[in-house]
Amino acid sequence: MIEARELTKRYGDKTVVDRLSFTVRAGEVTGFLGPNGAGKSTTMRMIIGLDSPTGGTVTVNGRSYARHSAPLHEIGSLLEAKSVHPGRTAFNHLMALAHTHGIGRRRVDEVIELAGLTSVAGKRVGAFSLGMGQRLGIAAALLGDPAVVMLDEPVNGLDPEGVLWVRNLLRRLADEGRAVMLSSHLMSETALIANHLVIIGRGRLLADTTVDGFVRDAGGGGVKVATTEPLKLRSLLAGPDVTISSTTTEELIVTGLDAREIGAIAARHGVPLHELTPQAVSLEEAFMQLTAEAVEYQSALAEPARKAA
Ligand SMILES: Nc1ncnc2c1ncn2[C@@H]1O[C@H](COP(=O)(O)OP(=O)(O)OP(=O)(O)O)[C@@H](O)[C@H]1O
Repeated sequence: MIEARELTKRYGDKTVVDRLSFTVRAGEVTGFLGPNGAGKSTTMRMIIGLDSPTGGTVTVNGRSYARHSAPLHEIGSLLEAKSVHPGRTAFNHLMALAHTHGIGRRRVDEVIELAGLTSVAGKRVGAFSLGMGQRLGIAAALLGDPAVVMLDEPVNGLDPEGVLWVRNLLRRLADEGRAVMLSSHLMSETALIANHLVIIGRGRLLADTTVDGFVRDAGGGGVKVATTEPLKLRSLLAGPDVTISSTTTEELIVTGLDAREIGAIAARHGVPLHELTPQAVSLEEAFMQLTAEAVEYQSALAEPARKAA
């Protein structure tokens, strides 16, 4: 379990992570989402002690990372900027890591197989494709059989087969009772893997919800109804909580009633319908709406910073 409480990071006068509180629970995949520059990597770096908080706390399995004597057994992580010696083979890289924790060769072979790296285990890491590098990073994260797994943008650069592999692996790890956290700036991809969502913008918590809850809330796009009798249908559907707009002479967009209710009213009054379609707001759209303000603020800030550089 990861618990962040009022976690804060400032660089100079810029607050990059702002009183962030959230929990990554065992048995769940938590998607950690935010637009570029929202503070995801900084938060993850603080979780594993690569950056120290300016304020607040974050613990892994009840203790701060630095207080664990064998951290690889507590939390396995893959952060984007992970450095791997390019001249080492994948096997030697994992063996070197294993030695730091007294982990044996058997476990190294296991994670190599788990990550689908058996055929390239003897190759130099410097010659690895991006996808192979991601697999190696994930193998390293799993080496200590940790109860918590944290991955920064794990599907970045992976081909469809690799994406599917990561998706299935993370679900399996959560089903085994581990706490899994993955960061992303892609809502739709994350919704396929995660069941819990922590969404941030400008370092602040914007939403702490379930994927089901987010999908439900995003479904408020109304119902498209096409009929040869739009005027009659309009008056039949009218009510205090119902809004109706038209896109063409035969099409109405109705909010405040679901497709079933609209269909029943039309049938009762003999109004022919030739389309009745719930208009789901796409998850990506809903995510963009939620984070829009944060993105605008970021680009306003980023512009002068870039000029100054
Ligand atoms: N060492 C640092 N010094 C100053 N500012 C920093 C430092 N590290 C990060 N930042 C700033 O903190 C903000 C958050 O960066 P961070 O990398 O945590 O965001 P992110 O959500 O991971 O973004 P991305 O999706 O682009 O990786 C950015 O504005 C970044 O420029």
